[in-house]
Amino acid sequence: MSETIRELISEEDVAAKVKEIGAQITKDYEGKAVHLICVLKGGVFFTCELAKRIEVPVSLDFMSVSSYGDDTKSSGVVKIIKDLDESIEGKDVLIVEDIIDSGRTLSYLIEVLKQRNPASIRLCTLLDKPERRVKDVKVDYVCFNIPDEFVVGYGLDYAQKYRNLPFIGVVEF
Ligand SMILES: O=P(O)(O)OC[C@H]1O[C@H](OP(=O)(O)OP(=O)(O)O)[C@H](O)[C@@H]1O
Ligand SMILES: Nc1nc2[nH]cnc2c(=O)[nH]1
Repeated sequence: MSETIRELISEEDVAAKVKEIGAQITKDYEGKAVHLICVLKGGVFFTCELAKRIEVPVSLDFMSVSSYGDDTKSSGVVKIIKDLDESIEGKDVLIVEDIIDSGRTLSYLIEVLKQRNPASIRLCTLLDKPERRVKDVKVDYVCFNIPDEFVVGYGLDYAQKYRNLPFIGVVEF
């Protein structure tokens, strides 16, 4: 059975919103440096585009946390696949994610990172599906709230496919 992709958010709308959120982050972090933590793999496209729109000093690190594997449903078990390279002690950390769905991944990740004594920790996501939340997560920056549908593109995959789509689409089976 093969799936089709229906466009949900256009490339132009994503670009405009990323620029707007970048400007907001620039304002909020005025006089500071921001340490972006990109959550791999899905967050990589958004992190790159967002970083270019932030006008305070930016440093970058990467973490890989997985709970979905190749499925459209979370396994409920969050695993660290790759940890950060650098210490975050005393840094103003901004976690950059592609999507928050059940909230399990981010609530786990925030707890892990808080133990490492950053100066501050905030969360920025490209997409949020608030109606799917199982674990409460405080989200500081959201580009788009979306309905309860499985989406791909701009970093998000279905069975490792479609990450390279320049827009956000819904998978129709
Ligand atoms: O709020 P949740 O229900 O926990 O879902 C959100 C998580 O699911 C996706 O990761 P995935 O495990 O698919 O890894 P990937 O980014 O490498 O594709 C996404 O990147 C988030 O990390
Ligand atoms: N690709 C993708 N990954 C997810 N992880 C949690 N929700 C989603 C979704 O809608 N799409």
